[in-house]
Amino acid sequence: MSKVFKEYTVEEIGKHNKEGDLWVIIDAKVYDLSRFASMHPGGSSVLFADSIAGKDATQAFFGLHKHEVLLRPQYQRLQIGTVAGQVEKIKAPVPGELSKVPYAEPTWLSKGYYSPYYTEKHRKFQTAVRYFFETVVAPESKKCEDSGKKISQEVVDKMAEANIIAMRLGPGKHLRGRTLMGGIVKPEEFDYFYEGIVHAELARVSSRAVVDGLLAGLVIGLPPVLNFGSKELYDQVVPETFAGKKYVALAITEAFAGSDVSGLQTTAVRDGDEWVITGTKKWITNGTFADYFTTGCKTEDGFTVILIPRGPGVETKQIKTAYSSVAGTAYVTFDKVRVPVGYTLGKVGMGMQVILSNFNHERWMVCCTSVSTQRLVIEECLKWATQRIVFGKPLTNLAVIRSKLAMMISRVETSQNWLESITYQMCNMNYAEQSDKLAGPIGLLKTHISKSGRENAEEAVQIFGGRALTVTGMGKFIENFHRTSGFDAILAGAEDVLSDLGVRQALKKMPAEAKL
Ligand code: HEM
Repeated sequence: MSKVFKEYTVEEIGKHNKEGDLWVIIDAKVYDLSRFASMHPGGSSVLFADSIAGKDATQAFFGLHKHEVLLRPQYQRLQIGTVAGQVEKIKAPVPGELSKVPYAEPTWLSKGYYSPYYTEKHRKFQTAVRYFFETVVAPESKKCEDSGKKISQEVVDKMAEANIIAMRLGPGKHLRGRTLMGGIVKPEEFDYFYEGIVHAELARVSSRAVVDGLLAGLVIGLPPVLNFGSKELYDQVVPETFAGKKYVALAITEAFAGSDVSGLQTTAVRDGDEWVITGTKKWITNGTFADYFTTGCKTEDGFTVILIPRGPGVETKQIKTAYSSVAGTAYVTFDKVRVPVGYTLGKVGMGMQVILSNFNHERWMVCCTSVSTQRLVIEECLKWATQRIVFGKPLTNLAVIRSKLAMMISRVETSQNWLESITYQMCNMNYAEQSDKLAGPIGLLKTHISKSGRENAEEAVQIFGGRALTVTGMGKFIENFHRTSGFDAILAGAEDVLSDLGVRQALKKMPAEAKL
């Protein structure tokens, strides 16, 4: 039940304006800061200023704090009343609700706009997914970003229960018999637009590191088991991973070779019914806590992918990266690890096919999360630029700020529209058609989106100024995005490699008769 507060007149509040007796008004609410003043992180003197003590400090407050500060329980307790004749204007976000800030939502979710792709059912699904992420994942996500610890088993269990882990792998047989978000969508109806919603909503409540920490390793490491593993292996590994009880990491890259898969040095040698595997892997997402490693190995006949369970000879060490260690980025060593040959994924020597089969989906997934985060950047910038007063006027009064916002919005809207168009193609093409026709466009799209992300990060830093350089306070989201936006440009394929792939794929299809 919400508390009933006493009403005070502005005159009465004005009398409480000194040390030991200090009230302020923020958005029609009265706060008693008498005891808090000496603990205030911004210092006590600022609170005793003539324009603040006993006065309406709403504008000053929102120029210096995020609204979420007032929603923290320890600060909510400072409220003692409301102001007679005034009505609160700034509302706390309601879980599951859409943002009313322009461009904070894609057009398909914006009132009065239309979409050729999404149905009412997608909308219903999106509401449920957003509610889930905002209520279950968001609090944990903030905690883990700061602590660098793995996401708790409790949250993973809830994700498994709603089948979110399975849905992140996209449409397919693996969804059969599963109840998706309480049955809103049937497994056979689940298309890439539904999957894209899951990625976008995950990114709204998670930093770049948390997006990866929430089992991104499984999302890219399990498909080779689904598509190339034996039935026995599938039956053993898939149920326990979708249930959130076991974790998977994709272990391809090495200090010796990244994009150049042929330069890998991890070697698997046959010894009877077992592989003996020795080598190292670097930058392995979720590697610190993975139970299985989908590993690229050099074998006598070329390159082979083998699922290695954590066991004797497997060691993982945390690598410190620019983002939070919640992602569990690891250096992995395999020292004469013995694995049954039944753990081979695909044919011996055909590992390239296994690895390539998943690239388009992984890159498309990065596009979904990145565009969603970039929308949040716009939302933060629009809010900040309207609430920050400089030279007596909001920041938005400056043409240079509006010009930056124009560029940011244009980048996000072009990215979104291209992404939706490619998603539509994915929904209508079979696997072979996707490989043939979409590898190039997805490579170019990812490059466009990650470049846009870094450009948007730079613009946002200029809009937020010094606040975008601190990990707490008003600009903390922008600081995090600016520091981590480069991850989208490298993970799942470096920008330069992918843009080149896009053009090479197009060149392959240049008709001989095409002449100027
Ligand atoms: C209910 C009232 C208030 C609470 C609970 C509160 C709380 C906080 C907190 C938690 C911070 C740390 C930064 C952050 O987390 O955003 C902070 C910083 C600050 N606060 Fe307050 N504050 C209140 C009112 C005010 C008012 C009325 C002023 C007016 C001048 C003010 C001025 C500042 C300043 C100057 C900083 C430092 C900002 C920075 O480092 O950029 N605060 N406050």
